[in-house]
Amino acid sequence: MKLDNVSFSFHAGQPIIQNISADVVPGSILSIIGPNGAGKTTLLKLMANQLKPTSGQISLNNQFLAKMTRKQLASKIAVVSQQNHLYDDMQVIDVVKMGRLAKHHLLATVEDKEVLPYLEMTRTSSLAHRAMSHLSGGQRQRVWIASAIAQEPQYLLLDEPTTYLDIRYQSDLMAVIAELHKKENMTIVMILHDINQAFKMSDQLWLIRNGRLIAQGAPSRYYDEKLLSDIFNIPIHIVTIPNYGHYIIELTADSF
Ligand SMILES: Nc1ncnc2c1ncn2[C@@H]1O[C@H](COP(=O)(O)OP(=O)(O)OP(=O)(O)O)[C@@H](O)[C@H]1O
Repeated sequence: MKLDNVSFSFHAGQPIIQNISADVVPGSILSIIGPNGAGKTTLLKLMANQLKPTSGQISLNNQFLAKMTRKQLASKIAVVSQQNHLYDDMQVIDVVKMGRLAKHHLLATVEDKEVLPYLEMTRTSSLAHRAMSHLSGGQRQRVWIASAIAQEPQYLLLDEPTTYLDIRYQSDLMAVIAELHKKENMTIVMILHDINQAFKMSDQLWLIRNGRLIAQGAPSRYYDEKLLSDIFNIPIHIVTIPNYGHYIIELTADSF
């Protein structure tokens, strides 16, 4: 995926994304990090064609996203957004089946067995016949991820996928992502608030502040206290832990 001088504003004269040019390396795990309000979700929505650039272009395999049909997009890009409650009345298995609509015309023609692997992968098999409204935040999150994986996309875009997940499921989810990346060669783009998770999981980082791409590249380049302190506007300290490596500590007022 290629972003070419992409800018976006909700209101004229108030740019949210400013002149971003970058390539997402196919088959990589890319994490987008930056402070609240930096424009990360907006950027992810532009990459999913849910928002259109005010100027500039985004293309995938040399085809402009803006020119692709919904079905073409669904076969290439799946998105897990911050949670919505639109499908609360549906059963879990049907929500996962919705992910197969890129390959079928009707939900009714998607067989249960077709989605069982995705339920298993996300440990949601036991929830298959529960209503979405009866699930916890973390369970719902895993169902949405199952539905996105069921699309078998080339690009999986995840907006803060670990929100709502306890430590065990966070680590499970990271394992699922690593597996999809390795076995299916899926390109993963995610917004992560846990900087250490982002540094550990990713091949590539995009560091965003005020709608601008401040830095991009391999995480090993960005164990840089000054750069990270400037981006997050908070003192950051990097320590080295035996058998783990670098660990980034955000020093809040309480830490002193
Ligand atoms: N629908 C909207 N209309 C107008 N402004 C918006 C809209 N959605 C977001 N914004 C503004 O755009 C800016 C970027 O928001 P965005 O959600 O992309 O940031 P973010 O980096 O994902 O933040 P967070 O880490 O808090 O989720 C913010 O100032 C936000 O208030």
